[in-house]
Amino acid sequence: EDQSVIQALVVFMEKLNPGSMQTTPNWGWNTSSDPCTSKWAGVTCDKDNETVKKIVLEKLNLSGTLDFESVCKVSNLLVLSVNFNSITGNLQQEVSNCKRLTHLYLSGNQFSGSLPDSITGLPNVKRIDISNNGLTGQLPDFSRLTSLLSFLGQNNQFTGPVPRFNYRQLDGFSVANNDLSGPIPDDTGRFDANSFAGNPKLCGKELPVQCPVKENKKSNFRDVLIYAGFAVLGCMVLVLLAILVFKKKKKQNDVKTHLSVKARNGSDSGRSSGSKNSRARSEFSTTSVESGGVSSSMVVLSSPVVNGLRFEDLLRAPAELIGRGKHGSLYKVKPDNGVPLVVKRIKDWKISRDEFKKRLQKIVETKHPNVLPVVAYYSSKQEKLLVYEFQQNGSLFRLLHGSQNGQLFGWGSRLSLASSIAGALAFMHHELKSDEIPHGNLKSSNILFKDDMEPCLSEYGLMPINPHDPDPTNDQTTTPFKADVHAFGVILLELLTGKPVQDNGSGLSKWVTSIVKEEWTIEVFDKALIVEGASEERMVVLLQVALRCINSTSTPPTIAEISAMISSLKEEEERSMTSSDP
Ligand SMILES: Nc1ncnc2c1ncn2[C@@H]1O[C@H](COP(=O)(O)OP(=O)(O)OP(=O)(O)O)[C@@H](O)[C@H]1O
Repeated sequence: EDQSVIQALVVFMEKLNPGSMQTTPNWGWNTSSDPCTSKWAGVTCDKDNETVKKIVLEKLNLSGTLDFESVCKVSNLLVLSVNFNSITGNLQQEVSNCKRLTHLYLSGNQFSGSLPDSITGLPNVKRIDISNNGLTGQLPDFSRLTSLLSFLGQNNQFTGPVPRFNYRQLDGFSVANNDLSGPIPDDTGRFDANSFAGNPKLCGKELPVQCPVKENKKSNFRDVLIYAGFAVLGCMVLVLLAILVFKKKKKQNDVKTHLSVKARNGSDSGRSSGSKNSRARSEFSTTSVESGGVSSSMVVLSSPVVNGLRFEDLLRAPAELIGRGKHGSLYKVKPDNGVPLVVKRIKDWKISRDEFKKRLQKIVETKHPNVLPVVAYYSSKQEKLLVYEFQQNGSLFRLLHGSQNGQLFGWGSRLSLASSIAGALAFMHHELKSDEIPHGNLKSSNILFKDDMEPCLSEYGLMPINPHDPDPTNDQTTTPFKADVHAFGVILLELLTGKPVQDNGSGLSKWVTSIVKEEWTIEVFDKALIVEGASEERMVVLLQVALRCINSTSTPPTIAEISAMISSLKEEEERSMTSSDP
C-alpha cells in the first residue's frame, strides 16, 4: 500500500483505542510495516498483496471513535466490519468517501447521533448493518441504493417514518425496536411484523396497531367534478381495452376455426357444458384436433398410467392451461377415470414427423428413475403433443421460491437433489450422446417432485434446437450438451443462493462470481442454509462446482465429471452426519 494510506490506517486505528491489542504478536498497524505483506491483524488484501480490500475488526474491545475520513483513504476498501466493540461517537458523513464499499458492519457498538445522509451515496453497498447501537434521528431515503440487499437497523432509537428502500430486492430487513412512526410502506412485501416490531407508533395490517382509515366526507363540488372527470376517462380507457381484447380474441378465434376445419368431431369447440373449464377446454381441443384420423397418429405408450387412453379421451377431458413458455403451452388434463396428466403442446418445431418419432422413441427407451417418462405423444405438421403424468408436488422452482421460500428445504436435501439430478443427466447424456439429444431446456421449473418427493427431470429433449438462438451459451464452441452443463450450474447456484434465476442465469452467476472474487463468499449462500448451520466448507465446494459448470469457456467438465464430484461431496456430508454424534 501507499505510504500515505498506511499512515491514514495507523491514524484510524489509534482513534479506535486498541490499547493492549497493540502488544499482541503480528498486530501490525504501524508505519514501519505494510498491511498486506506484513499481514496486519484484521486486514485482507487482494491476490497480488497490493491493496487492502477488507478490514474486519470484530469483538476486539475497541472503544474509541470510527474515523471514516482516514479509513476511506483505502480506495479499494470493499468490506469494513467493526461489529461487537464499544465504539462511540457519531458516524461521520465521510463514510461516503468509501466509494467502493460493499459491506458495512457496525453492529453492537455505542454509536450515537443520526445516520449521515451521505450513506445513501455509496453506490455499491450491498449490506448495511448498524443494528444494536444508540443511533437517533430520522433515517434517510435509501431508494437510491440499487445494489442494497440488506439493511439491519434494529435496536436503535430512530424516529420518523420508515424510509423508502427497494424492498423487493432486499433479502434482509429490520427496523425493529426503534421509535419510528406512521404507516409501514406498502411495498415491504415479504418482511413480516418481526421486521417492524417494537415501534409502538408504527401502524399497518400486520402490526398490532391498524392505520386509521382516511375519511373524506367533505367532498365538495370541485372534488365531485374531478372524480367525474376521472370516471369518464376510466370508462374511455375501459372501452378502448375492450375493443382491443375483442379484436385479439377475434383474431385468435379465426385461427382456431381455421385449425379446426379438419376436426372430425366438429362439436368439440362448441361443447361448453357450462363447467368452469369449458373455455380452456375448447382452446386445447380445437387447436389440437386439427388433423383428421388423429387416433392413429397418437402414440400411447404401454404405461399403466394411461392404460387404454385414446386421443379422443384426451380431447374430451377438461383441460386447464397451466403454463405458456417460450416454446409452447402446457395443459393439465384429467381424463375420465384416469390419473391427471399434463400435455405439452409445442408449436412450430421444424422437425419431420419421422425424425420426431425417432427422437421420441429414443427418449422413451432411455429410462431413468429420476427422469419423468413420456406416456404418450402425437405429432402433426403444426404441433407436437407430449403427455406426462401430472406431478402434484410441484417443481424445484416452486419449492425454492414459492411461499415457503425454501425454508424447509435443508442443505442435506439440496445436496442430494443436486446429486440425483446430476446422475440422471449424466445417464441421459451418455445414452443419448450419439443421437445428439440433450435436455435442452434445463431449469428449476423442469425439475419436479414425484409422490415420494424424489426429484425428476421433466421435458427431456423436447426443445427445438435452434442454431440462431441468441443464447450466449449456444456459440459455435458450445455443443447442446455443454449448454445442459451450464444450465445445471445455474440450478446449483439457485440451490445455494436461494435466489431465482432470470436472463439465463447470467445475472445470478455474475453476482456470485463478483462476491467470490471479493472473498466474502458466505454472503452468497441462502440465509436458510446459514441459519441451519450447513457446512460452509461443503457449500463452498458445491459453489466451486457450479462456477466450473458456468465459467469454463473452452473445456467445461462433462456432466459425468460433475456428477462424480457431487456424489463424493454427498458421501462426505453423510459421513460427517454419522460421525459428528457425540
Ligand atoms: N408433469 C407436471 N406436473 C406438474 N406440474 C408440471 C408438470 N410439468 C410442468 N409443470 C409445471 O407447470 C408449469 C408450466 O410449465 P411449462 O413447461 O409450460 O413452463 P416452463 O417450464 O416455465 O416453460 P418452457 O418449458 O416452455 O420453457 C411449471 O411451473 C412447471 O413446473
